Amino acid sequence: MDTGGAALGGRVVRVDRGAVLVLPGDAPAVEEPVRVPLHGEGLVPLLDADGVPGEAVPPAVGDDAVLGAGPDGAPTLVALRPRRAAVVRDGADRTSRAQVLAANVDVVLVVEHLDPDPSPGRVERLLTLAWRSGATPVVVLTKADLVPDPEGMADEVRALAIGADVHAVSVTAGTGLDPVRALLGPGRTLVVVGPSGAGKSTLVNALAGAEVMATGERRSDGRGRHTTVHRELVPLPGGACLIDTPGLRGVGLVADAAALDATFADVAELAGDCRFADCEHRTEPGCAVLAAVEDGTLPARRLDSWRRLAREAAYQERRSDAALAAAERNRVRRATVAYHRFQQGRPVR
Ligand SMILES: Nc1nc2c(ncn2[C@@H]2O[C@H](COP(=O)(O)OP(=O)(O)OP(=O)(O)O)[C@@H](O)[C@H]2O)c(=O)[nH]1
Ligand SMILES: [Zn+2]
Repeated sequence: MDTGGAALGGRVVRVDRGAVLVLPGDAPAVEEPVRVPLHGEGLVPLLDADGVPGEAVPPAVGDDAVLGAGPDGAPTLVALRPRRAAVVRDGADRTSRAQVLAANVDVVLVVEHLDPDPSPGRVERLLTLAWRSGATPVVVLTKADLVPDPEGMADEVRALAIGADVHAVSVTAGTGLDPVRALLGPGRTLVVVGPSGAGKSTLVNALAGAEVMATGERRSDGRGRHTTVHRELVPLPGGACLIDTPGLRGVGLVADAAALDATFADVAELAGDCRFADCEHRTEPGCAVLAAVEDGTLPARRLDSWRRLAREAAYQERRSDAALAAAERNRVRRATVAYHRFQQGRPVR
């Protein structure tokens, strides 16, 4: 496609209203990000695998941007390259569409504290978000220095984080970080998700080897000590990138059946033995899931958690179906109006 002369590429490190910050691709660790204004509704065509522009979408942190030069030589955002994996959340806006919070992610670090006690339900929820993204989930349990038996607690989390690696770490004591560092290969992008206070920024700073994120401690002194523009995507010296966005802190998740089945692989496997293919594991006869709860092989908490997330996923699906149906009705109505105007010889708008 025509990118207006010299086509440049770059990584979106931050999205603001009306503009994005893009790091030019050549030397992301040393270059300063450039501010690229967005126009109109701020939508940019997403290229397909063949480089053909498709649907126009809002850019997200982590996007691979194709930059062009405007008439005045200023950079413009021409298109976004195909996204290989994306962390999405339930769109709170009127369109009810999933909102991309981080694009082109390889690993989702699900960060949860060991002190206070980790919340199994929250870990399951964030794992579902991670599986849904298409990236590899890894659980990082922080503040290991504050509990007597971090490995025992990590084992409990391993039992519910099926298919994901679980690491107990302490940034304060500098323990357990090696397996997390090993995930930082050149060209890899990691995103951290987790509750406020879990130690995400502290972890990002430790992995970056520099204070790239303001932590709870620094903020509590009440003074902003930022000297550089805050980036949500941080390029690390070794060539990996870390994403830590405020939007990822309180996540309204978008689940789907496949992501739920990945998080709850144990429930999904049992469900294969239920008498009815559409068994909801409530009161149905011949339900293998209820039988497993009954005989103690499946924790009742686990089934409750599955139910809660499955209900949420179904609700979101109905909501986004309704939004799509409304958009389609609108489209048909506009087309009909245009057709009548055309017949009456009036200008079509
Ligand atoms: N003892 C101990 N404290 C830690 C550790 N990691 C982080 N903390 C503390 O936990 C608090 C919260 O850490 P942050 O890194 O700001 O947490 P966050 O997840 O980024 O929090 P938000 O910015 O609110 O989302 C700070 O006071 C940290 O110093 C650790 O390994 N051990
Ligand atoms: Zn069943």
